[in-house]
Amino acid sequence: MVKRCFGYLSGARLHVAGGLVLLLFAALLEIALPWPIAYLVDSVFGDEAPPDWLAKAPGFRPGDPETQAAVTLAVMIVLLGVMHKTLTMLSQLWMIHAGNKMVRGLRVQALETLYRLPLAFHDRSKVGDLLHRTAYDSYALQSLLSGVLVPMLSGLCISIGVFVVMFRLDITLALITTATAPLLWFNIKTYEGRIAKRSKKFHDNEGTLAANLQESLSSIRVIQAFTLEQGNNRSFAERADTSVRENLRKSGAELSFGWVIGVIMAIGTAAVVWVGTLAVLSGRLSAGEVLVFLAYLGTLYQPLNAFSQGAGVYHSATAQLSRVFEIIDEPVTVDEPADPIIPEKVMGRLEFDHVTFSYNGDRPALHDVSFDLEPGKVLALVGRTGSGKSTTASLLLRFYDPEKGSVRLDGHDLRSLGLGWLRSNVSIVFQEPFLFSASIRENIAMGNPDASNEDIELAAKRAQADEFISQFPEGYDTQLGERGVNLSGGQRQRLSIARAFLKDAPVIILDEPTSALDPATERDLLGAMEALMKGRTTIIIAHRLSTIRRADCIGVFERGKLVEFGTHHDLMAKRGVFHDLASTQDDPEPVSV
Ligand SMILES: Nc1ncnc2c1ncn2[C@@H]1O[C@H](COP(=O)(O)OP(=O)(O)OP(=O)(O)O)[C@@H](O)[C@H]1O
Repeated sequence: MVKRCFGYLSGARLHVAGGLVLLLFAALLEIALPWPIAYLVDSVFGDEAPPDWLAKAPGFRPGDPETQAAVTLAVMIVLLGVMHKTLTMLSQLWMIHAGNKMVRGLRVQALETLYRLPLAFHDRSKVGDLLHRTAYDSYALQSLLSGVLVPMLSGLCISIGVFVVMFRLDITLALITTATAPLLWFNIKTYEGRIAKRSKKFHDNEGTLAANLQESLSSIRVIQAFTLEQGNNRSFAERADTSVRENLRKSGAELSFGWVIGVIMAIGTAAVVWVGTLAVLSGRLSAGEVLVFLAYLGTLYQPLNAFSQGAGVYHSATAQLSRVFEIIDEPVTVDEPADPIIPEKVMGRLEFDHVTFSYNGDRPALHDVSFDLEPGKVLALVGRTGSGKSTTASLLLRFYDPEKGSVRLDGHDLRSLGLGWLRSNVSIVFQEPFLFSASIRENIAMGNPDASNEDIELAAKRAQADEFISQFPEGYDTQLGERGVNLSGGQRQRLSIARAFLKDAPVIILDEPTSALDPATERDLLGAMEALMKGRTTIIIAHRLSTIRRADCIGVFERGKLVEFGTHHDLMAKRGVFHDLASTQDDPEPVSV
């Protein structure tokens, strides 16, 4: 895990190296901090001779008044303090910057993976949880650097320096201090597994909480319409209670870990104070040296504390990072082939060759489906709900790959074609058009980000959307709310048809594009859809038979099987499933093929 995290350092090496150098200097200054006090006690209050370099300092010459010497030492204290704080601040700033760069790298990688992961993964994942992992858990990389690596390294430098000085001052006291280390280590080992487990549980629950919240907010209309507020609130409150409990368990483990550390430190300090006092009384050490020793005790416990606290942060951070790495390590089952075929031209011939597919490995959603569709022809897929029509469309875009058989475009198995290339040559208009919180112009341009304003407006005209867009005061620059809530269903669908016009792909899938609209709006849209289908191989999925009047052939699905395939005329004459469907439908417009 640590090695893997170091991999994200690549873009921030300079800042980390600079931060570490400053850290080293700051540690050296920390070791020097208590010495002015020692000189004050021994050479100003007492009668010991000051060291040579200090004796030569202005104001410290023999015969000078003692207050002048005190001023020199006071200036030293200020200078050491300012330099120490400045170096510490700069080193932390660089490290935080490096940490942020690492977090950025991890977040971008997680999002890139999420884009590449197959829909099967997204079907079984909760959006809120993925959001929590990508946006928040990734931040643990920063904690690992600033909360573990930096304090530990800084602690290590300070410990080494302090131990060297302490051993030179008094071996007995230094050994007593060192004796606390195994106790601290034992405590770390006792608590690390417990903290990691509780931390993972807490963050998993937080992810579920975020997922619930996201789901509730994105279905706010349904919640208000069906007065589900109370029920939803209750289940959210229950989740939040679990979160409180898990957080308490996690914090309890962390705090009792800290409590044991505090007790060990108090006992260690008491022992050092006792032995130090005896050393002064027996004349083995000067009062100034004991003061330095006592000051070092605080300094030394600080890095030891950083080591032990660092272990807690480390386990919490690695638990969070493992949640992000779970995304990154998820196998990309629908991926770009190793050597993709990129045909120069698309004719648009589609073939399903004995295709079988199931979502979860048990009952197939498609069973042995085979059909051919000539370039430029329109195929309408009809059938009862859940019979497999949308699944057929999903396979065409390689949202999923078939388990058996193959889907081919112009004779090439889709799995051998470049994935990006394939998706840029197949347009889809969904039943529920998704509009982003952006301007109308930007929403249409998603069909082709390089399109000029003229192209965008032309596409809107062809989709019969130009008229209503021009009526907005800001026209094409009108901002749409989240999911385009300020447009009617028909207007939203027109924008999504305009996107398809702009994308200008040779293959089009229309997945029940009008089934959510009233018959009058549907009639208005049919003209735009027919213009879109012209000259392109089209698969149109329809519940209302009025939308398939332009179809060259019709495929009828029943429980995942393609039970009938042919022209409208043939299927009606056959008096089979299609005939039954057509005759039970109260169709405002007769089907004419
Ligand atoms: N993401 C999914 N995960 C698991 N099962 C699914 C998923 N999507 C569809 N199914 C199942 O696959 C079968 C075919 O569904 P599909 O959406 O293709 O039907 P459909 O004919 O398009 O239905 P409708 O007309 O209602 O849209 C159904 O049994 C459905 O429950």
